[in-house]
Amino acid sequence: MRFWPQPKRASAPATRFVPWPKPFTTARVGVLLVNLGTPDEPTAPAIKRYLREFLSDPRVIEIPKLLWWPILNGPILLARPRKLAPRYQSIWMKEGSPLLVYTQRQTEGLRKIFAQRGLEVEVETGMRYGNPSIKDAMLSLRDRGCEHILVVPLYPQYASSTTATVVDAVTQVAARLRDQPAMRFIKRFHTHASFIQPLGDKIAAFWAQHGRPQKLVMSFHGLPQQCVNMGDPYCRDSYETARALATHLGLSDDQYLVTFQSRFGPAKWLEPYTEPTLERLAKEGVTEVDVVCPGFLADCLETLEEISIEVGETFKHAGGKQFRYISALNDDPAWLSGLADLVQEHLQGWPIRPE
Ligand SMILES: C=CC1=C(C)c2cc3[nH]c(cc4nc(cc5[nH]c(cc1n2)c(C)c5CCC(=O)O)C(CCC(=O)O)=C4C)c(C)c3C=C
Ligand SMILES: [Fe+2]
Ligand SMILES: [Fe+2]
Repeated sequence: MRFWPQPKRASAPATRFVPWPKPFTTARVGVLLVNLGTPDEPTAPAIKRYLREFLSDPRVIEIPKLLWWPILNGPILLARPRKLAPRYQSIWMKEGSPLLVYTQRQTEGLRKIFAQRGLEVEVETGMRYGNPSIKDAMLSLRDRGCEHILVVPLYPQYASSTTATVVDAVTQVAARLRDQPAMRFIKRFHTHASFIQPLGDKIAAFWAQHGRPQKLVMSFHGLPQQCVNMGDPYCRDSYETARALATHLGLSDDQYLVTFQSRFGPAKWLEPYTEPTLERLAKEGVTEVDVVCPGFLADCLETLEEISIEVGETFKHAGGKQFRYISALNDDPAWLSGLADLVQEHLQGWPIRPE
């Protein structure tokens, strides 16, 4: 695999002095926004392709390959894509999968804000699994003259299975480049004001308009407990985000709960699990809850379907009356401006101002 262009033998010019790749005339700055990735279509074959790539990542499934391969290619890839297809169809937007649509709007939003601020920064979307790929996004930035790339994994809390695997993928692309860009990575921003303020303000505005529930549930994507035991800081990061949000909203400890959703497989994951917790709350007589998912910057299957539909139904079947899902920050203007501030903070010292 060679990413730098090779001269084609048949059409190569007589002289070999054509410099190629072209030298950069400017040392531009690029920002690569990376999210998890999602199927290209809400169909079983597309979901299968996506899951195969995602669940073959050793950062995500930490079981020896020889043991995992038959499980993945047997029960999981035979059954799960067909089961997931109607669930993806139920959330699919006109423009595509919500996760990709909102990530692209965030990319577009950042471009506009940087242009308004008079800064010369190129912005691209890359998905860790599926399309558009990290490799294409990096090569596109490089082709536009970016000698500096800031990588922004769109996860406020650090986890090896999300943030670190983005770093792995980016450096694997860089490992094939002759002329590498300078690279920086944002590790986490789980308590950064650029993130907490717009999310807190969004919840407060929702309550100002629709009233406060009895409880606010902050539901984070789960992680195998074993990852935390082995030193993954994700659980601590999640609780720190929750505390920062609660402080921003002036909530006392009995007004909110932290839970973990989207358990995958039979192992023990971070507890308390979201769905059983909401069932318990309803059975204990809590009739109104709002759920927010502060680990997700873009709505996706895990928020729009699992939380908003499935968990909402469970809560109501158990006797709950009012269940509201407060959507992710998506392309909220205050968040886009916060994201631009966060990015700018990490671009310090790089040539983002026109000469
Ligand atoms: C927000 C952070 C996320 C962490 C941490 C995370 C860990 C993690 N996830 C799986 C397995 C699956 N996740 C799936 C979907 C999914 N996961 C995240 C984010 C995190 N995952 C998002 C944004 C999405 C939605 C993608 C979309 O297309 O909308 C799925 C696919 C759906 C399903 O089959 O249920 C799986 C599988 C593991 C194993 C893991 C940590 C080890
Ligand atoms: Fe996940
Ligand atoms: Fe799920």
